Amino acid sequence: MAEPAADPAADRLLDRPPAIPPDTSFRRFLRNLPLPIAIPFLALIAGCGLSALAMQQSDRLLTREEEHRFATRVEEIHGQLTDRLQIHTQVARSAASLVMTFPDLHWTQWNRFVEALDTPRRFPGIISVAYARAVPAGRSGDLVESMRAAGLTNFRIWPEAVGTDRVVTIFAAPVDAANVRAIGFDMMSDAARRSTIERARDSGDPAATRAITLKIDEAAGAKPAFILYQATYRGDPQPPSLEARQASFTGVVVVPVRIGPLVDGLVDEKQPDAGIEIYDLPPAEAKFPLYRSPRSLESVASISLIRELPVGGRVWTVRYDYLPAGVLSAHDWVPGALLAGGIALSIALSLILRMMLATHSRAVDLAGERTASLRLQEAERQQLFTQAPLGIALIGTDGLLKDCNPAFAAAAGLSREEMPGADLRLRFGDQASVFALEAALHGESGKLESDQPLLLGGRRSHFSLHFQPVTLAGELKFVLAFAEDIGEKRRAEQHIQYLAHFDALTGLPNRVLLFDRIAQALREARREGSKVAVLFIDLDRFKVINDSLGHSFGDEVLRSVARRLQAGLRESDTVGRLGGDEFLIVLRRVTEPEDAARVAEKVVAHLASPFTVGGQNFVVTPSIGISLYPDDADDPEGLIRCADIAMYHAKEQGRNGFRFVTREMGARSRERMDLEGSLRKAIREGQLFLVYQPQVDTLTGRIVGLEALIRWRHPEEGLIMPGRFLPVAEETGLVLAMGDWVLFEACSQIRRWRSRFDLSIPVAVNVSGAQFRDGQLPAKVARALDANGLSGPELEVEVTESTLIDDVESAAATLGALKQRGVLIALDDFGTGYSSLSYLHRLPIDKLKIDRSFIHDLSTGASDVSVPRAIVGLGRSLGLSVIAEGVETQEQLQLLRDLSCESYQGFLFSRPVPAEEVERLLDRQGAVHAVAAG
Ligand SMILES: Nc1nc2c(ncn2[C@@H]2O[C@@H]3COP(=O)(O)O[C@H]4[C@@H](O)[C@H](n5cnc6c(=O)[nH]c(N)nc65)O[C@@H]4COP(=O)(O)O[C@H]3[C@H]2O)c(=O)[nH]1
Repeated sequence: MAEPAADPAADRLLDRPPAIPPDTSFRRFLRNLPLPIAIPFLALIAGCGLSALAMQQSDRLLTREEEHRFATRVEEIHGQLTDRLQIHTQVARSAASLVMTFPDLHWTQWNRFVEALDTPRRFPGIISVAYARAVPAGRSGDLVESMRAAGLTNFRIWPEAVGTDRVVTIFAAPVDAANVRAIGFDMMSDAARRSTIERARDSGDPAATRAITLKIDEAAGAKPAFILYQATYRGDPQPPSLEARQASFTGVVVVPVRIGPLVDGLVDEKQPDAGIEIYDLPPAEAKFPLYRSPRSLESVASISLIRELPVGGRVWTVRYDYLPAGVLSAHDWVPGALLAGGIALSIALSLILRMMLATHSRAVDLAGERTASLRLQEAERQQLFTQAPLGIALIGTDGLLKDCNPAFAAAAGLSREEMPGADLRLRFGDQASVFALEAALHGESGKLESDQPLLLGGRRSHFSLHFQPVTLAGELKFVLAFAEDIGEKRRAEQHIQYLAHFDALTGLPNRVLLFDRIAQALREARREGSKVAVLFIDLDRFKVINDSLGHSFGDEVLRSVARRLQAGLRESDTVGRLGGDEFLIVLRRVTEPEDAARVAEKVVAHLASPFTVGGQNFVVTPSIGISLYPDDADDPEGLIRCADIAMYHAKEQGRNGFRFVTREMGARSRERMDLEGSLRKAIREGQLFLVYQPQVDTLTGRIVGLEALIRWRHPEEGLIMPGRFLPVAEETGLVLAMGDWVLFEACSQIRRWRSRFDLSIPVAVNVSGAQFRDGQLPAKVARALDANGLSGPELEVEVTESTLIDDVESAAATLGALKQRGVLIALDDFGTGYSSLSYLHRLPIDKLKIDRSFIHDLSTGASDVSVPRAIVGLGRSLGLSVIAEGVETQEQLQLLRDLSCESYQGFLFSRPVPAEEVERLLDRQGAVHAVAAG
């Protein structure tokens, strides 16, 4: 079914929404086009339309102008043509006047008259000017006679006897063959001529024939021409009536005119701008024109104008055709150029528009992107401001707060809303902050960190404040205030400070602070001339408590001891813990040694009452060494060292007491310090060397091992034994470097021996407690072995029982690592320790060394054989070999044999000897077998 056509009026009547006009595809196309394309596209279409319009308009205007120009030109040509005909008519009239004035005119006069007209040049269309006389019927003979009499002897009328009234040509000039031939011709013999002559006779006006071919042209072919007749009359030159004209008619002037020459020259023949066609009849009726001007074949007339031309009583029609000149006229190119130019301009315009719109839309896009990015930046900046952990505030030039971030408000202890307009200067709790802000308001930046807690807003804490003036073109715009609550930091610093100076276990000043306090006391004493006493307190047998009852128990004991030591001391005195079970008391303003002795007694008394820890009661006794400034030393180190030595003496003298530093002790202390310097040098300069003591089988007397022992060849003091320098090395930590050297040297010696002979016995080296605790021992041993190409069992490591006892767990780990590398392990000085044998089975030990004190005691009878026997028994039960040290006599050896102790070491067999001597000893018992070649 066909849809009814949309009718908005009907829609209104039916109260329904007007139908939406159909959406043409072009509209849809346009609507879907993006604006930067649609606008240039429409501009292009509009531009092309306007260009077409302009072309049309210009074409019309140019056509009109052309028509006008052509009409003018036609008027000009037509006028000229009319003029020419007029002149021709005038020639006929003049000739007629001549004849009428001189009726007896002689043909020579006629000829002269015509020649005077110079027709060939001035009237090229006129072929001749002739005169034909009317001869009434029967008077032809007279004419012939008179003409012959006038000299034309051959004159005759032809054609003969055609009609009664004859009009015979008697003159024809200019004289030429054709004109001469026309003389005597009876015009009336030709019907066309006759009617025209009669018209000329009857009208008295010139009369023209229709287009004809002249007799003279008949042979040559059609050359359209006409003949103009002008009647002559007798008497009155223009008789008034027809009858009078017919009655007085004497003849006619005959002017044959060729139409071509008449028209020729009116237009340029080479470049004709107009075509001329002359018709005798209206052009529609005429078969062919009388005349057609020459024109090129391809020329097409765009405009044609018709004009009428009266010619001797007839009306010719002249058609003028507009022939555009060959050269381009404005009409040829202006409209086209306008169209082309318009289209080009439209394209250019639409392209420019496209570019502009594209640029614009790009600019809009860019602006959009930029705005979005600026918004993002702004949002990020805002986030930065609000989320910055640092407090930031903007303070105006009037000193009032403009804005601040939450961190600043939190630091100030106020809400962010309360902050704007606040004058921080009134809220700062200290003057320094106020001055710093004032300075910033005068353009000077400032930074301060409060040492004391200060108020910011309403909150008290340590703050770091930074005021930064912000200027623009040299003018202060605002001040940026940065606030950081460094309270936490300060507290952490203080805690670190505390940890650096106080002992974490007891809360007493540590070694560092103690040194500082002593130095402080010494400065005071120097100023005041007073004394300073340093009490070095070591708890007797504390290790036993620690090992047997556990570390936490030991810690609790140390804390209790610390409390008791503090009690009863003056405020100016200091109690501190050096480490382990060593405490120090620094007494200021001591006037005499007794003051220090009283304090020492007090300490002994305070510790004397039993401690109760974990439900157990026990007594801890101190050994105290006392040094005095300026008597014993004048610096903290010296005083502590002296007090330490005195403490050892106190221990030696039965513990639980105190000893002052004696003169001799002071000297020893100084000697130790000297020794330390010399030992450093000795290590550097290679003054140390190793000697080796053989270990021998008790039954066979064969050497079964060697122990490397260190010696120091002092350049001045000669040979120094380890007993003298080892304690100093241990105290100062030099023992580590020394131990490294020993390890490497012993391994190098083993390598040297093995390169010379087949050494199958192990070489033992002593390892000090510090080396053992260092944690690096297994790695160092492995490096020394690897560097010398040793597999492990060639080396034996000797550790003392007391070294292991400090921390059995880590000792087990260290020994395990050494064992893994294949090294043998011997327990030195066995039996002198804390008689705790429980650890033995947990440690990977190969050998027990019975301390030489037990062997020495054997021979002196001071002790029985029970300890060596027990040790040998223990070794056997644990699968360990046992060696006795310090065997000097045969008796001692015999006893060891009796106890089935496997081997021994002592002066009896050999003292420790240099490496070369070892080779001799080995050689002596045939133990040296040169390494077989290969
Ligand atoms: N009275 C007597 N003494 C005998 C007899 N046989 C050997 N001795 C001595 O006893 C000590 C045995 O070494 P030690 O118990 O490991 O005791 C060694 C050892 O603990 C330590 N020591 C020696 N060399 C080194 C070393 O290179 N490193 C470490 N850390 N300690 C070493 O120095 C201590 C003393 O070494 P030395 O003076 O060489 O003293 C050696 C040795 O000369 C004897 O029949 N009678």
